[in-house]
Amino acid sequence: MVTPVHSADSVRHTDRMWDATGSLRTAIDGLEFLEQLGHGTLPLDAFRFYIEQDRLYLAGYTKALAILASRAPDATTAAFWATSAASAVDEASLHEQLLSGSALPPSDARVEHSPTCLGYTSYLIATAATEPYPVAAAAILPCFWIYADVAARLAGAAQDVLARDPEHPYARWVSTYDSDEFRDIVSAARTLVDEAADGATEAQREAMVDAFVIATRYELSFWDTALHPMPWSHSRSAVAP
Ligand SMILES: Cc1ncc(C[n+]2csc(CCO)c2C)c(N)n1
Repeated sequence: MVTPVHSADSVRHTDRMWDATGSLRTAIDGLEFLEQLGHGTLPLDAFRFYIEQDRLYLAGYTKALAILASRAPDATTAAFWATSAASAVDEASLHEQLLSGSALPPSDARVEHSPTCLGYTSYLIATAATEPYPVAAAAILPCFWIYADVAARLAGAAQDVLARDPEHPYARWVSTYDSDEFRDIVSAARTLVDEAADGATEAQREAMVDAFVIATRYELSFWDTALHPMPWSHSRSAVAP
């Protein structure tokens, strides 16, 4: 008979994962990018850069979710990840509209993945494809959870911006993620990751915490490098003309 290792354990494994990212989340809370996003003072070119990179990120994240769906333990779980993949495609088409509309400075430059964007998407796709399912699910989770957490914190400032300018692209970003609908989705994703942890080995549970921390590092870096770019060494944009 297989004895469940964690049956008497009342602490959710996702709480342990969350606690392991305390200092990273403090750093996220202090990011200039988010401060300025909430108050509507972020330079438009920094927001454009973020949205351009996020469009590339969403393409990679969609693939990671689709791979995760294919490895899920049951059809309901597979459908949740696959539906999230479809939502990421919807989000990318909103980005597309924003980039081709008049709200942001126009640009026809070819957009390459930043080191952070390529690192994050490559990590998620590789983890979804090659790690045990519980670890792959843990790596996917900060994308949901960190966004809900940040949006809840920025909501107050964003309301003032929205009251002044209901069409403001920054404030609309916050209201998308600070919604009951999105909170329900995050809660469902957390539950699936906790269920995966229940069936995982101790080594896999540790690897889940590591994966959650790595993905959270990338979330931090994604915003930070939108305002303070870290171009590729010897790239065209890094080399003075
Ligand atoms: C770097 C980065 N991280 C998280 C999100 C938010 N997000 C993207 S897809 C998805 C799940 C399905 O909607 C969520 C919550 C983002 N846009 N960009």
